[in-house]
Amino acid sequence: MTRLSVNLNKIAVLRNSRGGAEPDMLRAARTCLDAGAHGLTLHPRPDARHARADDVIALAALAGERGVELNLEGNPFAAPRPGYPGFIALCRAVRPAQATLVPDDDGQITSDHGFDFERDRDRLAPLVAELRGLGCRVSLFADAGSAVESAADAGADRIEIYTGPFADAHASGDATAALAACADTARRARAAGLGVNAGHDLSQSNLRDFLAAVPSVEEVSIGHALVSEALYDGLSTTVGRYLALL
Ligand SMILES: CC(=O)[C@@H](O)[C@H](O)COP(=O)(O)O
Ligand SMILES: NCC(=O)COP(=O)(O)O
Repeated sequence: MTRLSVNLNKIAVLRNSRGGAEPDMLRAARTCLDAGAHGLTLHPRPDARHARADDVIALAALAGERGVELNLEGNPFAAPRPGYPGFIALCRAVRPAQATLVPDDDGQITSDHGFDFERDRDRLAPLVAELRGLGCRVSLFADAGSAVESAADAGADRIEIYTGPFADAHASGDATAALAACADTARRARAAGLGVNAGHDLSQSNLRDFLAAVPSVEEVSIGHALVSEALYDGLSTTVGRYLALL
């Protein structure tokens, strides 16, 4: 069965836009878990524009209380700075069940590519070993078609297929080639002994088609679309509640 890990970055974006405490990321996390979500994901970025280091600590505590997995995502090579101790330091502090390494550049609006495993394997290997030593399962963000065999050589447990290009192709009406590339990458990853996760821009409109073509995905992490869809689903109830107050 594919497990759903809800990415809470977008709740933090909304909260940070006013500088206060609402919407409360932990309340949103509890709501997701009460609804049956299997895990929680957070992707703190060095500029702290959404999830901050204190959010990581708080969410890890909640995940521990609720007995669910925290999937912490980030770039292990990004330099620490005030307010951001670095991805590996955060993993040392909270020991997430899963650490997903993502090669984001500074200032990137969102994740838009996976690792070049042939180039990055040797510098990833010691980090993967350290994270596994902390008890984390380690997943590496991977483009469909990339050299995932080298991700296995770096010691990773899983890859996360970057599904942004698939989502774009799906939205434009023909995802055949993108799906074939994802399915082939998943097959090669499994043959190399890796588990397969997937994420980025997955949504209610494309998830079924993705999982039908790429079976046995162990986990999908979904945030942007899920939070957007939750707004649509919740708005009429909420407007009704305000009208009842008038
Ligand atoms: C690795 C990945 O695809 C997600 O973590 C996604 O990048 C979410 O990050 P943002 O919420 O910052 O867009
Ligand atoms: N790893 C992908 C993730 O956590 C969520 O990505 P998105 O759904 O916000 O695009």
